[in-house]
Amino acid sequence: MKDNQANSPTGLFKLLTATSPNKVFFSILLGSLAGMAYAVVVPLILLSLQPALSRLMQPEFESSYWLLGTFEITSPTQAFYYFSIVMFILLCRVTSETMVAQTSIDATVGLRKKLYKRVSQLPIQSLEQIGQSRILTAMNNDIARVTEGAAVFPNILVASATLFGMLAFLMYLKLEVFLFIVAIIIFGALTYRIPLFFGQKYMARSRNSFDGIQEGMRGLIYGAKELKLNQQKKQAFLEESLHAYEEKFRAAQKRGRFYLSAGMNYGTLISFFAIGIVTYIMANYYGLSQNNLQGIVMVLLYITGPMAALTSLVNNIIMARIAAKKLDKLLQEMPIEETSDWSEAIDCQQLHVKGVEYIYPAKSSEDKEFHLGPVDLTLHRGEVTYLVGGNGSGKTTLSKLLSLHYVPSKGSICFDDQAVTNLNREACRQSISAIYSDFYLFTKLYGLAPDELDQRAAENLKELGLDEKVTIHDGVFSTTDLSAGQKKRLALLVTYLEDRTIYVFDEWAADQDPSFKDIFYYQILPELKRLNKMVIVITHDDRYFHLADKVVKMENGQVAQELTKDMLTQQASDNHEDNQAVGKHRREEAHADG
Ligand SMILES: Nc1ncnc2c1ncn2[C@@H]1O[C@H](COP(=O)(O)OP(=O)(O)OP(=O)(O)O)[C@@H](O)[C@H]1O
Repeated sequence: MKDNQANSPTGLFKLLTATSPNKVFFSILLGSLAGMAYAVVVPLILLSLQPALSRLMQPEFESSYWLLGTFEITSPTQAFYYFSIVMFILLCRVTSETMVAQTSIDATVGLRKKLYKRVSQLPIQSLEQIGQSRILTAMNNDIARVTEGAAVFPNILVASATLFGMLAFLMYLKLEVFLFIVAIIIFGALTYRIPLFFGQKYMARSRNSFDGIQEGMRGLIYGAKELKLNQQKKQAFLEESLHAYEEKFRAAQKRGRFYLSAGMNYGTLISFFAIGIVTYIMANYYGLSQNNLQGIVMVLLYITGPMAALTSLVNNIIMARIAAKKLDKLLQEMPIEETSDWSEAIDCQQLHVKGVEYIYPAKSSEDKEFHLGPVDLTLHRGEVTYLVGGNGSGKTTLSKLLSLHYVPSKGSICFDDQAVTNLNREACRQSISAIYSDFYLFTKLYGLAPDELDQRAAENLKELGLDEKVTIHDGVFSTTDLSAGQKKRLALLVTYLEDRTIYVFDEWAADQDPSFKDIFYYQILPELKRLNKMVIVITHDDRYFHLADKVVKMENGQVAQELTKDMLTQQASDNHEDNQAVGKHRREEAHADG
């Protein structure tokens, strides 16, 4: 797939040869043998029908054979050859096709696995930019098309071998007719590309609308609740999004299919035009005998089979090339994150953010880029830091830089004195656990050592108030069909069990009931602090700000204020005194009024 390999027909074919060269070789060998054997079948039949062709064999020396004493076989040797060849063709074709099918399946799985790897190596920024729909369409649709297209190459070789065999026989029968047919084939091959060119253009257009359809389908499923409550919204969404793309798809598909069908049928029928010309014109011109003409026409009729196969197989190749182009474009947009592969976790006591900047580029001329930073911060183990600020102030963006999901465009993040670079980023990430608002809950505790996992998990489930809803067996959750708040608690359990040094919680408590909010701020966070973890909490819950060791306030992508524990305690006591003063004042007013 890399380097435009899959884009050309040879690239498609290379996909198979790279997967299983031996199987492809034998498949082609057997397929070609089957093709050649096909080419022998017709002369054999002609031999039995036409004494004029008896110079190939000498059937007059053969005596009849009586099968079961009832059925007379006039030319037993020929009959024996004929049935042996048919059996040989059957054997060769089944083996050849099975080998290609197996290689194609291997190639499909291999390609998908490659794409899984590429997606897992993709920087989060690029994943967000490309979007799920395009990646899912590539995985579900394009890869299958590519391998289906590649799998027809051996069939093309079989058809070609048959065609060449039959042409050779035709040359033997009548050189002039052979030359005429070759000229017709060349002419057909050239002119038939015209409708195919248009067909390919429209099919590519229809494929382009498929990304939009996929995105629309996601909206239809994930936005079902919103659409259910608003008729106009549903109508407008269906018409302007899904149906609009479907219409584009429909129009392009219909035109594309028309041109492809015209091309393929033209390709098939051109051999019938040739038969007509040979029968009605050339036969008279060259004074062909009836026997000769019958033989030639039979060969020509037989040639229509491989010709039709060749033209229809090209359809698969066209679809495969369109899909391969899409895949290739996608892969080119998928940078591989520059980081070492597998490494032991690098731990730290302090995390230093030094002049870090990050930019979300504008997506269109009307859009504005978002610029975060420069940010300078130092976070310590055994401290709970709250990231606060208005919506869109840059809290999540900063936390994604802290959790090393995003790579800063300027500045650096240091684990103690060690700057995080491409070489150690993966190792540093192994010390971090994060729950973002769009977290994904895996149904199994992947990658955790099984020792006492179920028991530890069960204890935590109880602390999180989930023991009556969920059980864990062999690291698998009995269910993840939970309320939003419960799902977040389960995600928290996973991070507990991962036991990392740095914890990032993005508005984790937002979906929790008041009593569990209290548990989170008064028990869970202090417990993590006691365990000497570095905890970063994005929150809007100002009731709990005084519990933090540090509050970092964001505004327009900048750190507007950094409040230390002393300042927060002072602030809390000021607030307390203010509240008391206000209370006293109100009581005095009430007393005076009374
Ligand atoms: N994936 C993205 N692509 C482009 N721009 C983005 C992306 N995510 C966020 N932004 C932009 O970055 C800005 C900061 O977003 P961010 O999510 O960091 O804010 P926040 O402070 O966490 O807000 P909230 O309190 O609403 O969660 C937003 O104004 C948004 O326009």
